[in-house]
Amino acid sequence: MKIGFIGVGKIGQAIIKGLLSSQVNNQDIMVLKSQHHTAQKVAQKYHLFLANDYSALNVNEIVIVAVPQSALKAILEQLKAHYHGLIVSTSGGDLTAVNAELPVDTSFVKAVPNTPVQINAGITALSFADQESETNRNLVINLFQKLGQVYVVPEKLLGIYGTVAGCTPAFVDIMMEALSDAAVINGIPRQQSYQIITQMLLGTAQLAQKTQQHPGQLKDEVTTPGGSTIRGVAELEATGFRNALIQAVEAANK
Ligand SMILES: NC(=O)C1=CN([C@@H]2O[C@H](COP(=O)(O)OP(=O)(O)OC[C@H]3O[C@@H](n4cnc5c(N)ncnc54)[C@H](O)[C@@H]3O)[C@@H](O)[C@H]2O)C=CC1
Ligand SMILES: O=C(O)[C@@H]1CCC=N1
Repeated sequence: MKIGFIGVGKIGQAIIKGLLSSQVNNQDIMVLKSQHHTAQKVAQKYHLFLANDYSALNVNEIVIVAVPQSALKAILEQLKAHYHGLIVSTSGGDLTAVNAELPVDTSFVKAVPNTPVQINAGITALSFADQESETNRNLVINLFQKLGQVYVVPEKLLGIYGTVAGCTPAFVDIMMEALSDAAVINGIPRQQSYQIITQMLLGTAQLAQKTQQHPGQLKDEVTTPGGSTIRGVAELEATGFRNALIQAVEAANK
């Protein structure tokens, strides 16, 4: 399968890295030249084809558009004139409106991947137009499954799925930084604190995934009566940790 990219910033490159480490051949990935020279650098770095213009993209079965939302409209105009195939946008767009304007042999699909796709441990939420063919659905699902888990969701829920899977890595990264600061205050070297914290997160997530136990139950197993953990838990409740997370998701989902 040949895959083209328009926009190879953070998420575009994360997808490319994930594809390359899942045995997709670098010769099957093409990036469209951009005025910011990012595409040229990325093509060089990963030994990908560099497309000089939109018509060169037509050899691809899928074109992934990963640009700022403000750039999407103009790109879709160009694709409409020069490309026939599947367009997957990580940059928003309206499924019904965009599909209505595209030629019959061209389809518009929406995707919200998260940054762990670069190590094939990602989550991608996908939305298809009602009339999307089974063949196209499977092509896109199979592509993103190379990068981790895939959830096909109605368009009206794509935002919240994208927020819960795609924005929250940043929230967790902040939590890791804060935990590390606390460790450093108490004398643990910075690098070692990150090793401990990342392993703690991995282990905690794997335990929850493996046992399917309720998070509250897992928390109860850590909180020894009269012990240290419950004092920390009470402080988290007093400072509104749960509500901070709920409000952060609400704000991101607006
Ligand atoms: N970073 C993330 O974790 C995720 C981002 N997204 C969405 O994906 C889109 C891209 O996000 P990022 O990669 O983070 O942004 P970014 O700013 O890192 O990358 C955007 C890239 O698009 C290029 N670009 C801009 N206009 C262009 C044009 N007309 N033609 C070709 N290339 C053009 C820029 O040079 C830049 O390299 C955004 O709409 C974002 O909301 C979606 C899911 C996750
Ligand atoms: O911050 C953003 O807008 C994008 C969407 C999901 C992750 N990053």
